[in-house]
Amino acid sequence: MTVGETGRGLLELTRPVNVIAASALTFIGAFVAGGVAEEPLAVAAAVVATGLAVGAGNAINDYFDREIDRINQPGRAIPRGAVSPRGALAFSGLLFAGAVALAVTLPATAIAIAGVNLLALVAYTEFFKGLPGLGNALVAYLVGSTFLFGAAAVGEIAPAVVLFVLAAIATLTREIIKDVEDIEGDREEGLNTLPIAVGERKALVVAAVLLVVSVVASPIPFLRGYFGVAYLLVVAPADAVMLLAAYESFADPTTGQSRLKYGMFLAALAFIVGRAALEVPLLV
Ligand SMILES: CC(C)=CCC/C(C)=C/CC/C(C)=C/CC/C(C)=C/COC[C@H](O)COP(=O)(O)O
Ligand SMILES: CC(C)=CCC/C(C)=C/CC/C(C)=C/CC/C(C)=C/COP(=O)(O)OP(=O)(O)O
Ligand SMILES: [Mg+2]
Repeated sequence: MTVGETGRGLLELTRPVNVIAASALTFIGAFVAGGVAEEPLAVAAAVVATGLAVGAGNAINDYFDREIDRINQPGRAIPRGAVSPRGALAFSGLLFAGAVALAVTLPATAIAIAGVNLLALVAYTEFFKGLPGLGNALVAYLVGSTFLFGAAAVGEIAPAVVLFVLAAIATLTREIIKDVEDIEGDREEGLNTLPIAVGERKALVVAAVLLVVSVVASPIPFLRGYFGVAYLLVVAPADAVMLLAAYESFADPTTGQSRLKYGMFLAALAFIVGRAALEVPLLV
């Protein structure tokens, strides 16, 4: 194994797209709270802490999942031999340490959120992932909490609460669909995920109902005055993409969960556009 292959493997362990996306969510939380200009260093610390935490969480997940992934995802860095299990664990520890070092420089509420999240990231795979719905709910909380964490870094947490709920429900939908996709490997590993506990179709119905709830609730940030009317112009297509993805998941969970992620990214863009629109009189 060359140094380059190991380096690429370590980067792959972090799932860089998720690192960037989750870091962006933390920034959006701070942006929606209106504190980016006043507290740039705190925002930067929160954003980088989030990225390091997500990278650490993904790396330790692949460490604990190395046997499942030999079935479900043999091309991943540890099963294909690009990174050793011990190397992945040490790398995760390093990233966790960096996240803690940055999080402790933030206000108390942000430190509390980071503390809960870091413990949850370490515990997820070994203790929660195999519990029907609970593991999904924990990942959903973690994704939604980025908005709270970014807002708490600059002070005002209230506007981020609605975003937390919307993102958590949409993520819960996608996690359930991903478990339907992974059902064979999870069954081999003896995990009792929701699709294994209640059946694939019932799990997909639960996922679809949850997504409809989040779509119906998606105008709330505009109705509460947190976002300008431009938000509706962007969240509407995002809602449509997510609803279509949930429908597609019944026939093809792999395509469905992947398209759902794109709809969620578009929804995150809607949050940015909606808050920015408040600064433009015509778009309020
Ligand atoms: C209805 C409405 C307006 C919903 C809001 C949706 C929203 C903004 C959701 C945020 C989702 C997002 C952009 C998450 C960041 C990426 C991330 C950290 C996802 C969690 O990863 C866990 C996942 O199981 C990893 O699997 P994979 O993505 O396949 O690598
Ligand atoms: C704000 C702070 C300090 C932290 C935020 C932490 C966040 C946003 C975490 C996002 C979710 C995440 C990275 C969870 C880690 C566990 C994980 C990768 C779950 C999904 O993995 P599996 O259920 O094993 O499915 P796959 O490995 O097949 O994707
Ligand atoms: Mg995994």
